[in-house]
Amino acid sequence: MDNILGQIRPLDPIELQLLDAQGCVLVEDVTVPLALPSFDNSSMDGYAIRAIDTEGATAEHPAVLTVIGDVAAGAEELPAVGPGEAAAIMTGAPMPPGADAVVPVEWTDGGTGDSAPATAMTRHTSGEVRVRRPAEPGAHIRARGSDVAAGELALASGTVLGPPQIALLAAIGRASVRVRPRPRVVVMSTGSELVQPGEELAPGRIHDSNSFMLTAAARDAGALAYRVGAVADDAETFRTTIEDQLIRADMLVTTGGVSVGAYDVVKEALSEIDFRKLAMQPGKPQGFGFLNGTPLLTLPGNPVSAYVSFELFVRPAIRTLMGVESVHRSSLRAVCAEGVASSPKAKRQFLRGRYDQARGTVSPVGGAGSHLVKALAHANALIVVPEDTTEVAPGAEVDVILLD
Ligand SMILES: Nc1nc2c(c(=O)[nH]1)N[C@H]1C(S)=C(S)[C@@H](COP(=O)(O)OP(=O)(O)OC[C@H]3O[C@@H](n4cnc5c(N)ncnc54)[C@H](O)[C@@H]3O)O[C@H]1N2
Ligand code: MOO
Repeated sequence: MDNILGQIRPLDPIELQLLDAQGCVLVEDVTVPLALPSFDNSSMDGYAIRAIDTEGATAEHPAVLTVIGDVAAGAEELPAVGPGEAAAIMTGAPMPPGADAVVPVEWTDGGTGDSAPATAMTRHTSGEVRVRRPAEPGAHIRARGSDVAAGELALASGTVLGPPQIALLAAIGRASVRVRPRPRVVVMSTGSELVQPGEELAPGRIHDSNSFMLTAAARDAGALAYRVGAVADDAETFRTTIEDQLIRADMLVTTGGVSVGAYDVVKEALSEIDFRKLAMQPGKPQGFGFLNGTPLLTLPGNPVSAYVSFELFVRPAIRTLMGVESVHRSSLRAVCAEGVASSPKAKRQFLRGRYDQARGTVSPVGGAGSHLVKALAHANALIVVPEDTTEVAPGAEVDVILLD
């Protein structure tokens, strides 16, 4: 893994529109040009008043104020509120001069003269309003700069832009930001036995599930992923197809054709790739290298092998291209209540498991077979059985990699 990550550099930053930058890493310190909020405004629908005018107000002895106008959110012309006066005001509307507090409409009669508490629906914007509770100066006012002051750091370089960060950028008026782009990852499957989902299976054929799984996994990791349908077992066709994809790829991922079979075309077609057998199960045959400078990872064809390989090698590589700090999935220790009856000697095994957070336990799902797609679909974790361990006793602790 270190071997792969050591050779991959984060993509060069570009300026992207806010929504295109979602999930990307910021590569500039963003400062706030204008205080937020940029003006004192009301946090309630009600009346802007002078607090002193409501001193001692009760339901029996309300403060009676003259309504001199209405301030809506976005209002530019503001009425000045003098002694004994009130201006109807909406949430988010600027505080009119003279007023130093807001009484919510529920504290008033809304100008109706009724004894029942008013609602926004019955609120009047002229005449008189009865205020039945005193307000402190500053009540229900969101002060200018109370969120963030002008000149403060809004977001530091290195921040991953999720929805709240995008909200902040939009709030301070930024339409675009400098980020590392999402890597473009091209996924290709190989095998003349592969048929696309939706098409009928002839005898001996199987549906191409790997290219869908890996494209989805690449997207999940943060990439812009392109799925290329299955390429037949022909080295020349494979080579031409993959070279054609280079133009739109920051990384290439293939699946199948890397073991020792007669039709293992990936190995045959890519002399520049370093193919190895790793001491792990699943995921033994792997390849990594560069094609015209673009990183290429060749994963095995067995579906579970392809998925585990993606999690261990491709996902961290994608996240390295993105420039994020944490490239690895989180892992923890958990009690393996059922244990593992047998694990291959001198190989690190990655069993599919179901982790129960409340109990702190993990149970294997399905067996060790690399073709068990259904078990994979019901797993949320990988149980790691080290090289020197050939069985795990029931109740023993194991390392667990969380998949969600
Ligand atoms: N004699 C040996 N045979 C095998 C060895 C070995 O060391 N010696 N290694 C085994 C291991 S481990 C793995 S993993 C596989 C890797 O095989 P390939 O990468 O060459 O993949 P294929 O032979 O093309 O296919 C293997 C298997 O996976 C199915 N497959 C392939 N592509 C897809 C796809 N897109 N969607 C769904 N399923 C796919 C394919 O039909 C085969 O069943 O080699 C072992 N053999
Ligand atoms: O090691 Mo292969 O990668 O499972 O079945």
